[in-house]
Amino acid sequence: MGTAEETGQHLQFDVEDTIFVAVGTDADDAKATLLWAVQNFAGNSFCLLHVHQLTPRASSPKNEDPSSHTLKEHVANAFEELERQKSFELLNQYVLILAKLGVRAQKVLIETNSVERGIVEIIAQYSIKWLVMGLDAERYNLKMSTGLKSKKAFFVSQQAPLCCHIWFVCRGRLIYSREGGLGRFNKWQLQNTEIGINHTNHLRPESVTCKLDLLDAQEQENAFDSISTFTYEGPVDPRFENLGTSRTTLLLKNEVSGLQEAASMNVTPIKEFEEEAVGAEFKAKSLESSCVEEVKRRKEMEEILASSKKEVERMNKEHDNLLKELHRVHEQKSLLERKASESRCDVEELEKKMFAAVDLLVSFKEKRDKLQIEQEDATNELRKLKNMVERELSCNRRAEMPTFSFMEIIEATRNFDPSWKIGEGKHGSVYKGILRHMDVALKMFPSYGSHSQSTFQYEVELLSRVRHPNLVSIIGACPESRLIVYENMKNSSLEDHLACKTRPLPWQIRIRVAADICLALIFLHYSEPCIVHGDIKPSKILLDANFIAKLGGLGISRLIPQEQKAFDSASVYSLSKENNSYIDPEYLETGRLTPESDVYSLGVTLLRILTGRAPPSIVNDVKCALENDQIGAILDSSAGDWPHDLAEQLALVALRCFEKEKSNRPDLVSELWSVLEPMRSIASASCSNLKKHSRVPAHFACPIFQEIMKDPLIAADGFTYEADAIRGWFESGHNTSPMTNLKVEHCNLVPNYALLNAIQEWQHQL
Ligand SMILES: Nc1ncnc2c1ncn2[C@@H]1O[C@H](COP(=O)(O)OP(=O)(O)OP(=O)(O)O)[C@@H](O)[C@H]1O
Repeated sequence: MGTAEETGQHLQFDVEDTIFVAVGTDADDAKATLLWAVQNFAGNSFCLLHVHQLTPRASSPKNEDPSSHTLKEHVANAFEELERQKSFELLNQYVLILAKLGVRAQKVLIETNSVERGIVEIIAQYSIKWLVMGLDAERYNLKMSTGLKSKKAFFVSQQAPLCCHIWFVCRGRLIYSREGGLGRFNKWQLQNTEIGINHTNHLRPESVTCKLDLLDAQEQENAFDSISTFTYEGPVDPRFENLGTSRTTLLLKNEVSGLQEAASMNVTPIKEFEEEAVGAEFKAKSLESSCVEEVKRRKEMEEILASSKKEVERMNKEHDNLLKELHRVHEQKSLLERKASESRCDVEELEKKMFAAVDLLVSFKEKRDKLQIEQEDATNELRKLKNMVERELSCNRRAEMPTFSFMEIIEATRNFDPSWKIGEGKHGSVYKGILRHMDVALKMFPSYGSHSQSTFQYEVELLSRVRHPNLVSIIGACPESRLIVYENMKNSSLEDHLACKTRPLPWQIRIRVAADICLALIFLHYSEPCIVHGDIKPSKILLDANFIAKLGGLGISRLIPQEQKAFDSASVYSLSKENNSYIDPEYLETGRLTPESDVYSLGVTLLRILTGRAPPSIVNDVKCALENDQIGAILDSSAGDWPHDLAEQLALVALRCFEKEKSNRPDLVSELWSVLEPMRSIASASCSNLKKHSRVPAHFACPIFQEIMKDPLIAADGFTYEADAIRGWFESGHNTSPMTNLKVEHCNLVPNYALLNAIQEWQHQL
């Protein structure tokens, strides 16, 4: 920093009494600050302090060889010098102006990089006690400003030695004052609220006039002109208030001239006192008005503050409410989101269920359609069967069932010759006999019980009307001896063959027997009403002279009195476990007989036909064999060489007959017959071995007449019948198969020349 001393300046007066005024280069600010200082500290020595701020440069030090300076540095130095000159001249002008006002002033010019630091350092260096510092007018709103906004001023107020009292002035108004340690001026109490400072006697503006009288009139005029060039807009002494700059100057002029006059007239001290009193009164009034003004302003400010406070409180409340609302909205949002995701899950679940339901519905519809078709077919079939039965009944009524006298029975059986006994059932013995030139079998039923002769006869008549090629026919009855006359089945029962009481049956005949029994059951189950046999087992399957299988024992239960049935049940179920094995367990449990019960019994019979083994272990044996692919090991070898595939297929369908769930058991027509029918053809084709076991090949006999055919015709059901028999069947109104009871597509008949040739060839060989 270049100090006053360094620049050749020396302070000529005592620092204790010198008011330092720091002025900048802005003329307006400087003038306002000087006027303030002169007004408030008149009579004191002044020292104008100007800090010239050097432009910061990265260039080399000053004492460096000028020849090495670049052109830029030269130019910068030249401008720097120019600025310095300007500052110096400005400072001189300020001093000159003060001098014209009669104010003694010196000047100090300091060069440094920082204005504020320069001021602080000069204060410290000279132990300056009093400093007036001008502030940048643009930063301060004169009505409102109370603190320091200038960085420089703030720095000086903070860093200047405490011994210095500093007044910070802007546009002639005191913005802030920092009291010094010695406090010579501290005792000056604030009276002028506008400038915030009191005046001592020797500091009054009047004192200025004392100095002014040292100047001649012209100089005074010049000085006033100089002052009049001040564009002072800040507050002034109350006497100058509201007068404007030019009027202030005028008043000042008048006052000075007044004082001059007073001096020249040698006015008495009393007059001076009066004037002072008037001045004081004037001052008091002005202070009072200022005070009122200030109170008013303060009230306004308080009102503004209060309303602002209210506004802030209102806004805070609003803010709190909004926060609460926001919180509520957030909660609602998350709740809605949760509900939305739950709804999405529900929707997905429902969609899945809906699709599943639709699939189910479609499958149900398909099943329903299928069932409807089946129902329609069955209804048609039943209608035809009904018609057929009715026609049969009417025929039979015309030709009533023959009844035989006991004498005839005795004669037919040669008085029940034991050698003519062909079987023994739990209800009685079976004898063969010749009755009215017919080869018959006679079975006697228990005579005790509730059935009267007429009831017995009626029941037998009903049973005799159920006729089918694969049902043992009832020829007549002897009600007085409770005896039924059946056609005689010359080749005994299937049981006898399987139990090897007679010669074993080849597999071909066994397959035919199975197919025949299946046909008999189809006929019974599709009758109207449905007839359930309820006792299917090998002892009830009888073989005629052509090894055609016929189901016997139909309706026996209707002929057995209840008491006897109870006795039989107890004895049979407890004693004959083997026979029980043919009965549907559900029937045994509930006593309710259903068509599926017959299917169960047929299944056991089929396994028996395949293996020859006795139930009940037969079921597990076959299952194990199938699982181990060892079906051949359990087949009845006495039947010859079973075709493996055929045996396996029959075993599989037979095992399905034991399904606990009845609906899972195979359907007689669509499942059992559809398996057995092709097997029957295979067996018929493989009949070369069959000749050994039958005198007449079974397929040579008409299924209706049971005689060797002379004119074999093939019907639409695939069976071959004797021409007269089948024509008679259709002519009597039937449009169903005599073998299956199912509707035939047409009644056309085709001659079976191949069979006719075979029969003729066979007959020729005999
Ligand atoms: N019409 C028939 N022609 C030839 N033999 C027959 C005839 N009816 C029955 N038999 C023979 O008589 C036996 C006994 O038959 P029946 O029907 O009386 O008793 P079951 O069937 O053995 O047993 P259940 O006492 O359970 O009825 C048969 O196994 C069969 O050998």
